[in-house]
Amino acid sequence: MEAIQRVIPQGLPVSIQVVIATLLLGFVYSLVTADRPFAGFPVITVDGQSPRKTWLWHGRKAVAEGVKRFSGPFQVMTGTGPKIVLPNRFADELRNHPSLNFNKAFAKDFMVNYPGFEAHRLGLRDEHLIQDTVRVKLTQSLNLVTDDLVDETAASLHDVFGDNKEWTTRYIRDDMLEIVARLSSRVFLGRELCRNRRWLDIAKSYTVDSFLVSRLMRAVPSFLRPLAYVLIPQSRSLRNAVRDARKLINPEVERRKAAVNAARAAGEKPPKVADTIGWMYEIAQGRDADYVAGQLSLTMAAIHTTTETTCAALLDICEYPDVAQQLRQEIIEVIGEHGWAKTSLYKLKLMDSFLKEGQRFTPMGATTMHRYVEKDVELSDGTVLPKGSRIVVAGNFMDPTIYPEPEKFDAARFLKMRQQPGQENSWQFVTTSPAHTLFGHGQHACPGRFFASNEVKIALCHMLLKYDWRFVPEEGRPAPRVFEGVNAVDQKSRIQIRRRNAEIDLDDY
Ligand code: HEM
Repeated sequence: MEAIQRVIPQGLPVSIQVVIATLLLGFVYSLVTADRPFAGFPVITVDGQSPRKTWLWHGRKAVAEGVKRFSGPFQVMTGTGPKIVLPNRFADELRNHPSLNFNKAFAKDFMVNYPGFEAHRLGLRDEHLIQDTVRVKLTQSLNLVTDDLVDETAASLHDVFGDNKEWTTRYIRDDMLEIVARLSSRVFLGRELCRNRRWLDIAKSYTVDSFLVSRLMRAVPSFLRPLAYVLIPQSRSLRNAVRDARKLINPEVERRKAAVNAARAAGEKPPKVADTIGWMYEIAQGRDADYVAGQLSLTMAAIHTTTETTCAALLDICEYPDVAQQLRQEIIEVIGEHGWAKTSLYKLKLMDSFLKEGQRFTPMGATTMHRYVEKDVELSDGTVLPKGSRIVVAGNFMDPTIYPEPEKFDAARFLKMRQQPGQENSWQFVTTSPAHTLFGHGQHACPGRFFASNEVKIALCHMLLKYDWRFVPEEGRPAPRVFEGVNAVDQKSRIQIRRRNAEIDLDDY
């Protein structure tokens, strides 16, 4: 403390001295407690950059080069400390390992102790509430929600894109975020709330803001994070979102509880409501649950990822117009003959393959399967993953032994792979494997992927038959936003759209 006093210029007002002393102490503390790389794992750098800048700006290249350069695990230095990257061959042995924790892997990345991050905190308190709500309840109700998805897709496309038969330029990420927020909310919360402007704004902004605030906070040294939190305007929006979400959702939760209690008091069976509030209530089985944090958590897991996937698919549709025509033909044949029957979405096999190839060709993340190591884990090659470390598994999307001509976009690639004897179920959009980990793999593989797959396919059916799509002439494919190994559709991405005469009326099947 005396050393700190000596470096503070004398004669300054006491309040300024206190601020300087606090910052200096924070700085010293962050140096002492800074996460250092784990011994025994090489740290990757590329292009002469520091380890941190390597990860921040060249994450994808770092992972690809690390896998080639080192024969085993290596480390990347992220803004929140080291992460051990494991080559893809370890995906299967790690997928259900009992000493690897999914929720704790994100605790450090998503500033869970700050107000506004209630949704991110929830998984640490109640590991199964959201996972089971999606895995057990939503997935089992998929056939029941198709009509709602079709209805909301038709309404939201009409509201967002309109009927202009001339080419118009659109910011596609904003448009898709609005549409996906409406579709997801229709199923999660029902017709009324999915069109409530404040809820939609929360559903859209909470997802984006929470990623943005945590990303910006990760980019500054830990001792400056409290200050960064105060200065980043979106952290206020996050807090407001939680406050307003409580105002919108809590009255509904109370109404439900009262109805259940009244039914029980009358000796009757409690009413069931098929949406995520009702499902969470059933999964919670009387234990104390924060339904609003749960709703935000679901919204966050569902909307950002599904928006990215749909936008990426639209960019591929612009890039490969001949594929767009083949997809249209498939939609006309399948929906034209079977309508929105239970099996129709399954029958859209070219579309299924096209979506999976899009994920492979432009993967959203260079790594998945983020896990926190709770106890030392010994791998089959003798490597010990130390307790307290965080691991990720590298993707393997360009392996020519699995994907012939991996540099080529082949919309029918997975359709052909499914046609090999015994392979029908191995290469569907929703199937996870070490060779395709974009929905993760193992016990924490995305439980929402079956819903997401249906949602994206229904949206694509409408978007393809009702509209033509192309890149803005002279602009071409918009460049992605690349950050920490993530490949996202840039918010400024523009493409053009015009209404076409659909061959069949999808709203009337
Ligand atoms: C195309 C869209 C989506 C993509 C690409 C995606 C991707 C992922 C990935 C990579 C994981 C981590 C898996 C792992 O580490 O093994 C995950 C987990 C999760 N996803 Fe998705 N997801 C999508 C849509 C959804 C939707 C629509 C929902 C909800 C309805 C959802 C709910 C969840 C949940 C709750 C988890 C955590 C699972 C756990 O705790 O074990 N996701 N997702």
